[in-house]
Amino acid sequence: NKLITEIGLPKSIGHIFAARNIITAKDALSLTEFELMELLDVGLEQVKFAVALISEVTSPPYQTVQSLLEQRVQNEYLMGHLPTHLKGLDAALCGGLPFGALTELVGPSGIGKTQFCLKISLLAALPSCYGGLDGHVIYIDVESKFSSRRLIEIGINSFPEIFCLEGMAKEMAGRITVLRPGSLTEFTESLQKVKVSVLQHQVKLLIIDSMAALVSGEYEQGPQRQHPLGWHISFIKSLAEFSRIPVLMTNQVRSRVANQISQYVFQAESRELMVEDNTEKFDSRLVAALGIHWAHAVNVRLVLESRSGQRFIKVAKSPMSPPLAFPFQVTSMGIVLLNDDGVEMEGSQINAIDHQGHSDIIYHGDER
Ligand SMILES: Nc1ncnc2c1ncn2[C@@H]1O[C@H](COP(=O)(O)OP(=O)(O)OP(=O)(O)O)[C@@H](O)[C@H]1O
Repeated sequence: NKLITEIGLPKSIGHIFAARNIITAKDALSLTEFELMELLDVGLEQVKFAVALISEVTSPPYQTVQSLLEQRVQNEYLMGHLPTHLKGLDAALCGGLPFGALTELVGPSGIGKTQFCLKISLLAALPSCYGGLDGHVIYIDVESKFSSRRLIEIGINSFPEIFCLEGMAKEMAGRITVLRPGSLTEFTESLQKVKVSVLQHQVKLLIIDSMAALVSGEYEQGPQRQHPLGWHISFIKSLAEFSRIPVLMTNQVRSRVANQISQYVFQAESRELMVEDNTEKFDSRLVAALGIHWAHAVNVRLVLESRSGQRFIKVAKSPMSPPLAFPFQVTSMGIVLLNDDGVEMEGSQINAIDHQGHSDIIYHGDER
């Protein structure tokens, strides 16, 4: 969409383009040389000269594979990972959330997914001397759960030396752009804008909280149900890969029972507060709300769950980590691990999503 007037063509040719309503480089390059000759009523030599200049100005210069590889290594500050500052988890993930890959947080409502996202967005915004990425963050907040007050609270308690400096809290919060798409269509539009911002600005992290909520009202029953997000998954994956930024997305849970496909826990109907007295009556047959297509697309899956009143974060899918579970708490500092060693999980335990025995967790299903 570069304007022909900005290309630097000799005025005599530039004026002919303007007179024939060829305004942008795209207008000119969409026509063949002969079509241009006919339309502009000029000779082939002049057209060839103009097309060559327009192409040169609008196309990025070529790069060799070697220079692309060198750039990639250079960009991969912190060895290509954004540390979560949760020591045990960072060790298990070989440094933190991987650049150029999708990391998913899945768990029941109220377990702490948004708290995790808030802390991570602060970490990406922090100056590099404090272990951050010194960058901008795009936070797609589908359910209006983002709280700037809570963000500042986590910042002040986790990084008092930075947040007590005058103007720092404002600067850090100013680096986080929150988008609130109200529908899948708006989300699609937001993603297109995100792509441009990621390429133009210093965006170092993309967060989507939550992917599942986007399709809660639009999910169809039956085998076609994964389709609504198919395009988005591919788009986000290629965006992560191309820009080499970490992408963090949350996913919710639903009942495992096959014919209860519409009973996603985030749906408003039959909401019930789970109280400690009857927690044992609930079983833990929960699965991630977005289906198998989605599960294959993510590179790292972290399951947040609650068992007997204790919350755990589990490394359920990772190219290099063992299947570890870390007990955690949500405090004024955000998510804090209770021990950094983790417990190794056996068999399918690592993929199970438990929701037993925590009074803070709201369960919206009707499996009683
Ligand atoms: N200031 C705070 N201090 C301590 N704990 C807090 C604080 N604020 C929130 N929490 C904890 O965080 C939990 C909510 O977590 P969060 O909002 O991240 O849930 P979620 O997993 O994103 O849920 P949903 O799927 O509904 O969005 C609460 O249950 C509470 O335990």
